[in-house]
This record gives sequence, structure tokens and C-alpha cells, in this order.
Amino acid sequence: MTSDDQRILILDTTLRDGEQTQGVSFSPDEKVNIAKALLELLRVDRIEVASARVSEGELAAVAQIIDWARPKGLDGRVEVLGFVDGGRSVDWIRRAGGQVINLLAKGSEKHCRTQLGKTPEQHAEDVRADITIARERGLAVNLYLEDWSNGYADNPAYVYALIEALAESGVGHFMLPDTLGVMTPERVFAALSDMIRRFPDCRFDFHPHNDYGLATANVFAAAQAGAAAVHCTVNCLGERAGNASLAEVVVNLRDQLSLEIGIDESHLGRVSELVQYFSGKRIGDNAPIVGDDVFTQTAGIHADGDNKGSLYHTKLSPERFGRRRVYALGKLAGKASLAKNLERIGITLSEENQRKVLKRIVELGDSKKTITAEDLPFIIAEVLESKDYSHAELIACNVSSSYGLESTASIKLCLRGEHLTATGSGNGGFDAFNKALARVVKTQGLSLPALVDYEVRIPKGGRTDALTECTISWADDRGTFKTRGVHANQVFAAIGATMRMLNLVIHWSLKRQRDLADAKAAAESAA
Ligand SMILES: CC(C)C(=O)C(=O)O
Repeated sequence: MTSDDQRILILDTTLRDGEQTQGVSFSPDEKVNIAKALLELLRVDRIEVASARVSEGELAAVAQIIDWARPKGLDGRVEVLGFVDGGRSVDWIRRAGGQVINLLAKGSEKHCRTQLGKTPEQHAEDVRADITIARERGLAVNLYLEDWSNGYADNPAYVYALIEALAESGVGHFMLPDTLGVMTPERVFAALSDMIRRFPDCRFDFHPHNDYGLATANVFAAAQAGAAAVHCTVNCLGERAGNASLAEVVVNLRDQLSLEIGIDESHLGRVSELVQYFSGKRIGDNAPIVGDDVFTQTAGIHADGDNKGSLYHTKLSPERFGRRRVYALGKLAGKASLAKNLERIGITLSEENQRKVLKRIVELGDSKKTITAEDLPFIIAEVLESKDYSHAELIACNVSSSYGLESTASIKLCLRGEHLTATGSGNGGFDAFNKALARVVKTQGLSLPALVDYEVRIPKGGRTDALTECTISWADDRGTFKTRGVHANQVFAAIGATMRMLNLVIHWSLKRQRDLADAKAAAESAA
């Protein structure tokens, strides 16, 4: 027995069911990149990558995935949904080099009679014929029983008879979809336990849908009942309300059921981002595990409890997923939230000054301002009137954005007392500004962090004369951090965020120099 026979497997169907999300269509290259991330980074056991006979582009995508997977011995993990169509799906999958067909049979008598217009016996015969063709052409066959949840509820005898008829053809792997997402965990557990008891030689997968928001809970119940594999998608993509979220499934199987699964959870966030990017579907900030805010404690009382004994920590530590815990700054922040943020950016303040800064944070929060941890030094500087964070000031700039021509920028900066000018050209006004800025800072021996994300928001209501808020994420050897800028003009909002970044970078570099000098002096006096 291999370890894959003993442990529950995960089938990710982002590239098949996920592509049935309204408005989502992956290009062949995007599919290949997602397939690589799923199999290599996350180490998902099986992936379903397409529906057969969809298009030539889809054929090319499957072929490219298989070409990449074969030398690595991963091609047996790449599966394709096929139809009962007299072998045409089988041919299509063989042309792409695929090895596994997930053949779509009808799991409810209603679908069989109403959609196909066949008797159960005729349908079983047709499926058997396609199984034979697939086998002759060297494909491994798994069988989906579409609409199984309703079929089992309405007439379980139909389901049993179909499985018996198909098992006679030597198929032992059935995939049971809750096609319309109507099941509850109790019903999944009871139905799947019954199927497993009745057909002890068969393996059963459970395929959920999230119409009632129960997809993850249903997967949980399927795992408890002894499913051989459970299906899910990255970011809960899928037909209608989607499938079960891969990230949620992983943590529940691992933490709540103590099941052994092979997924490398440290990459869940990265792969979620990749899929957001390629699908164009952003996830909510509060999506469990992968949402932006899910490791952020907002209430001051939570920060206080964590300070006194990690009272608000659970097994879901952000570090498991390559993230870190954040304490939000806003009108609900308390002394402990401020202390946690000060500790993170390495600033010490007297009690009195902490009180003043907190008062200002609450005022800003009250006026609906978003405050990031990286805004904190500027708030401190403003409240305490310190010059600690004003190393660089933009004196003047002229930015031109052009269509069909390169955009240009001329800038004049005061950098630690020195007036400097530079010009730059680039792909858009902000890019041109950055090129000019990079030139100036280079003359001062500084380098700028990489820009990794850029978000622009206007207040709801769609006014074109409204202020724009630009939040930029940067990355350097300290990790990632965000800065914000606000201006009526989007480019100047971005420039505002960039100037904040520059001031922080200079501050950190000066602090590093001071720390090194102090350490050297301490070492010399000890010697
Ligand atoms: C196409 C089938 C397998 C499906 O996704 C479902 O029934 O939910």
C-alpha cells in the first residue's frame, strides 16, 4: 500500500471548475503557471485542468501542462473532465497527451431521463462503452456522478445500480458532486458513509459547491466519513457560488481533523495572489487564511490580551503562511495596539508622547482615514513636531503623461538639506517620476525598494473631482511595507506615497548607521 492509499488526497479544480466562474478565462500560459504553482509549490495531489473539447487553446494548454509535468513524473496527477460522447473526449485528451479522464456520468435519475432522454440502463451502457474506449486508448478512468447529491436524496437505488453497473467495467473510483451545493454536513456524512459501506472496494471523492456557504463544512464532513479525496479550488472559484477554498480545506483537515495531507501551506498566499491576478477576481480582505486582513487585530483589547499572554493567538499563526500579525491603527486602537506597532518599527516613546500619538490616531480614525503601520512615524513626527522623518522634500516637479510617446518628469528635491534636480522618462508619468527619483537617490548612495503592488481608490460615489488615495506596497531586505498618498490627481497621490517611502528608507538607513556606530563604540569600550 502506498501512502497515497492511506491518506486523504486533495484534487484542485481551479483550472476546470474554477474557470466556470463567470468572467474567468485563463490563457494557456496562465494555466501552465497555475498548474506549476499547484503541483510544485503547494504539492497538491491531483489537479483537474480542463474540460475536453472546449477549444484549440484549451487543447494547447493541456498539452503544455502535460509536457511540463511528464519529465517530472507528475503527468499522472493531471486530469481532464470528459463527456460520454462516443470517445470524442477520449481522443481529445489523448491528443493533448493526457493520461486521466474524469468521465461525466449522470448521478441522478432526473438528469438521466430529462437531460439525456435515456433510461438508466441505456445510460449505463453508453458510459460503459466510453470506459472501454478510454481503456483501449490507455487512459485511466474516474467517474463523476453529476447531480449525485439530488440523485441520492431522490432515489438512492438509481445511484447504487449505476455504480454496480459501472464497477463491473472495472472502474473503482467515483467522484460524488454536490452539483448544486444543496447538501449539509450531516447529509454529506450520512450519504458518503452509506456509499463507502455499500461499496467497500470503491474509492469515493467528494466535490462540493458553495451555494449555501457550506462547501468547506461539507468537505470536512466528507473527510470525516472517509472520502478518498476532496475537491477544492484556489480562492473558492467555481460555477455560481464556487467550490470549497483550498486554503480553508487545508487548514481544517490539518488542524481540526489532524489528517495527514501533503500540501505546503506556506505558499497558499502566493498562489492565491497568482490566481487573483490571472482570474481578475479579487478575494475579500477577510477571506480566511489568504485575505489581506485576516491576521490583523483591530480592537485594542485584543492587542492588550496578546501583550499580556498571547491570549488572542490560535493554531492559525500567520507565520505558517509566510505572513505576520498586524495590529490595526484607527479609532478602536488602544495603548497596546500602539505599543505593538512602535515595537515593530523600533521606536520608543515616553508614556506622555504615546498618549498624544494615540489621541491623534483615534482622531484620524474617526474621520475615516486608513492608517497603516508605516504612517505611524509621520503621525509621530507631526504630533511631536520632530524632524526625524523629514529627510526628503519634493520642492517642485513637472510630470507629463503622454499617449504614444514617452512620458517625462523633471523633479527638484531637498534631500537632507541639499537641493538636487533630475529628469526621467518612462512608461507613464509615475514611472518617469520614479526614474528621475532613482537617479537622485543614487547620487546619495541610496537604493529604492521594489514596488510590488499599487492600489488606487476614490471615495464611493464615483466623483471624478474627488481625492484619490494611492497605497503602494514596497519590498526590500526588511520585507514588505505600505505607504499612502492622497491627492486630487492620481499621479501626485502616488508621488506622495513614494515620498513617504523615501523618508522611511532614509530614516531606517540612518538608524542602521547609528546602531552600528553604537555597537562599535560599545565593543571598543569593552575591549
Ligand atoms: C461538471 C461536474 C463534475 C461538476 O462540477 C459538478 O457536478 O459539480
